[in-house]
Amino acid sequence: MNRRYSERVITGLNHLASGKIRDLYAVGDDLLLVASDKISAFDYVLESEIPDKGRILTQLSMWWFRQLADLVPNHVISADVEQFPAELQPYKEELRGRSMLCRKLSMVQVECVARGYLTGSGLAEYERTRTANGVPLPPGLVDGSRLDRPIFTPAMKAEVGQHDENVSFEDMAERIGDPELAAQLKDLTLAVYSRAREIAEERGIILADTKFEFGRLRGGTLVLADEVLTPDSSRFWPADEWKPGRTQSSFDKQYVRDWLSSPASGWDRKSDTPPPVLPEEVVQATRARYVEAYERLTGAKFD
Ligand SMILES: N#Cc1c(N)ncnc1-c1cnn(CCN2CCOCC2)c1
Repeated sequence: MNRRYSERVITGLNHLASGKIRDLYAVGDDLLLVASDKISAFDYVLESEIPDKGRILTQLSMWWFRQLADLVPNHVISADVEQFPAELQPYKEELRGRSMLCRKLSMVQVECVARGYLTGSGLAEYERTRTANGVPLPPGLVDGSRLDRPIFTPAMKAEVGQHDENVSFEDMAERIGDPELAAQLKDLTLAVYSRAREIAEERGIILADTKFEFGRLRGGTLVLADEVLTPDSSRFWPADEWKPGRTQSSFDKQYVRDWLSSPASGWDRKSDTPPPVLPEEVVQATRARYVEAYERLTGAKFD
């Protein structure tokens, strides 16, 4: 296991894997997804934690799963620790609000990305080739341009810490060896993104792009997995600050990015050194942004 995350792992549980922010455990025939309070910026996982980030993003995921249940089934059994199996009860206070008990799936090894706006790796390819994952796009697009219609830009999963490999739809279909599944992944990804984008825009938040993971139940049913539509799996922009042609303001990470990019941090992003610890005011302002995103999207108070 990656030693960087070993201090986070709950000893006594059957740890399977860790991502930058979350950890996966086996619980009988099921799985437990646990979200930490860690935050990443500029491709680093920061030393500083954002209090309640794991709880906020887990509860946001659960809200989205409920909003989307008529469109697509999902892998969640429960996010209520009181309903968790007996073996988890000794850990329930540590797990409360930040964990999801999920069905074990046969995962599709594709990052299913939908883009409604052009930025990041999609923009980089466009600037070279006027395409995104091989899909021709109109001329004249800039950073943050809204696309006429959302596009499906799949990526093949990379090892932890590496960037995923953007591939064309045709290449993805060939590499998973199932054109019918490839078409299903594309249709579902775009339908779910479109629904979510509408919901977010009604609440003043631009869902610029997002990454879904899918898996199959034993009977073959394709279901939505992992976390969904959080600021960790998506780009959230405040709609009232959207201005194509420049780097957009991140709804949740802008305070962190601005401070790390400022002389106050003493950090050189081009150096090979990890970012410094964040000042408490940046931590608290960032926490407030996660709470604000949750409350604006769900209409509920975070407690
Ligand atoms: N979700 C889910 C899921 C599921 N329901 N069934 C089987 N496997 C997975 C699963 C395996 N790896 N991931 C990627 C996401 N992470 C990796 C490491 O740490 C945390 C998250 C997903």
